Amino acid sequence: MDASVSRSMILQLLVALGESSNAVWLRVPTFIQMSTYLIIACILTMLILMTTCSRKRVKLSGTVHHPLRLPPIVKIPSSEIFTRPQEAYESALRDHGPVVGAWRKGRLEYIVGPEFTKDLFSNDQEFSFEDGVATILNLPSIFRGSRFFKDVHLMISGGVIPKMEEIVDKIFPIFQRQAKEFVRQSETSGQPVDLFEHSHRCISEAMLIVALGQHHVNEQNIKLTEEVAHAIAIMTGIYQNTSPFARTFPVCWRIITWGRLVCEVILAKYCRIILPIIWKEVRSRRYKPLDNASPEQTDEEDSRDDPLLHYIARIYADGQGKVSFLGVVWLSILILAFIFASVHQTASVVVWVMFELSTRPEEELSAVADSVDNTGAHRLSYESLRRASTLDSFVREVLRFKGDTLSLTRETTRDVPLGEFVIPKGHLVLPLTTLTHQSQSIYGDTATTFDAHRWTEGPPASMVSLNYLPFGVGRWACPGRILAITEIKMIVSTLVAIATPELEGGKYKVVDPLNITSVPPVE
Ligand code: HEM
Repeated sequence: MDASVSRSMILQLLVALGESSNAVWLRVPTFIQMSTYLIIACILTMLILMTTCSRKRVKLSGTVHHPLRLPPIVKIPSSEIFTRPQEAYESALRDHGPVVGAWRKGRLEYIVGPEFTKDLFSNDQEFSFEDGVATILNLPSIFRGSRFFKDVHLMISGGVIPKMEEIVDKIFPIFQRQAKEFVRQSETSGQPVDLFEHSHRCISEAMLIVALGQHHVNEQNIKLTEEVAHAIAIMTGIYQNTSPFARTFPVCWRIITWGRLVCEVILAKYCRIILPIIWKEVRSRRYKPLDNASPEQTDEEDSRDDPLLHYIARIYADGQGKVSFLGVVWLSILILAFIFASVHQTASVVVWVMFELSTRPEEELSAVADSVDNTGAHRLSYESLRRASTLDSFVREVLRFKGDTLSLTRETTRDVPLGEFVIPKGHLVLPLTTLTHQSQSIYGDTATTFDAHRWTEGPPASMVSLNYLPFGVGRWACPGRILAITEIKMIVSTLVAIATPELEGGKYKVVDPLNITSVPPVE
């Protein structure tokens, strides 16, 4: 390890442990400080050993007997993976076949070409979504094999999507008000404004209404929602690639980050402020239990106006219509997951769409701006947003074109044959998405060109297929995609209706080419 790298990593570790970097290096070390350094050094050494020891030889578990062989393991330098992943992985697949193993952040992963997309996303028994996501998002192992992912899916597909019309009516005024404030701020300060901050804030407020109801919306709760979404984004490793320390010592980074944010944000803020709200709301009601087998069906008139919390509480209500103490704790975890899933990624994609729009000619911008008005609706509704085909096509093309590489993952539950290879049990398998999204055999000669009108005749931006993977495909395709696209359209249309977006210097910079969707570009 080179000396400057190790110094900066120790610095980062100390900062992460709560020390100010200046204070650490300027003070003369006393005996106590030196022994602190010694303890930190020991912890670091142990964690480094744990990280490196995990690079064990790959063995088959012996659950499948076949003549197939392990895929080749290709050595791709970290510098290549983190700075030009598309080229690095594409060339590995080109040179070594349709399935290759490659180490990244102390883990052996298998990267596959588009010919295996169907196998990967249609065989949930052997390529597990739940295990893959738990691994890639650094989730504790209690999430594996629990009801967590199924319940989150159920909550969104049953409690949010069927109510899109009511939701748009409730949240559109937020986007409108915030857009005016955002543009006013930019005009009065004369300085560039932060679009990610704007969309993160709008969506946090909107999702608070969806989750807990309008009467819990206040400055403190909005800020907390933003903070929680941001903290979980950090914990799940969304910014991990941009830190040399986190990339090199993933285990160590995970322990420090989770320890700090669980204490500082989840326990000290979410559990102190939101948990009591959930407790009071849920315990003061008697629910008509929802049929677990078909939760989408609801016969209660007034339930359409209920926030998500009450929808999901009905699933957990006992025969007397009450939710137990543990039930309330579980609901709080599900609401936490909803906040994270619904805020961060959508806010980031808004930035992609607005930045792309800002680089387009004036007429394209006007066409997008007119798109919502031209639907013939008297007021903005879910239906008019849905029918805004120019805007919809633009969003879909941004999602296809922005350059996702390893954005989807599955984990093998046993040794699984794939083509002429076998992928050993317990490994991540990731399709190289760019090979699908920029494939000439799918998109023709213009595959690598941005064409804003490519989708004006459909399909809509939220429709998934094996050729269009921004939201995944198959059983676990993103259940919130309709909400996401609707929110993106609301933010874009409210902004372009009152201002012309411009990029400082006329172009933007990709911050993390390995995590395009979740880390927004910057000017
Ligand atoms: C533009 C914004 C969004 C993008 C690009 C996106 C993308 C994705 C992707 C790629 C997956 C994994 C699919 C797979 O592996 O097959 C996923 C899963 C998921 N997404 Fe989204 N998503 C977005 C917004 C949302 C929103 C707004 C919500 C919530 C309302 C949401 C909730 C979820 C959940 C709960 C899952 C886990 C899978 C499941 O439960 O079925 N997402 N999303």
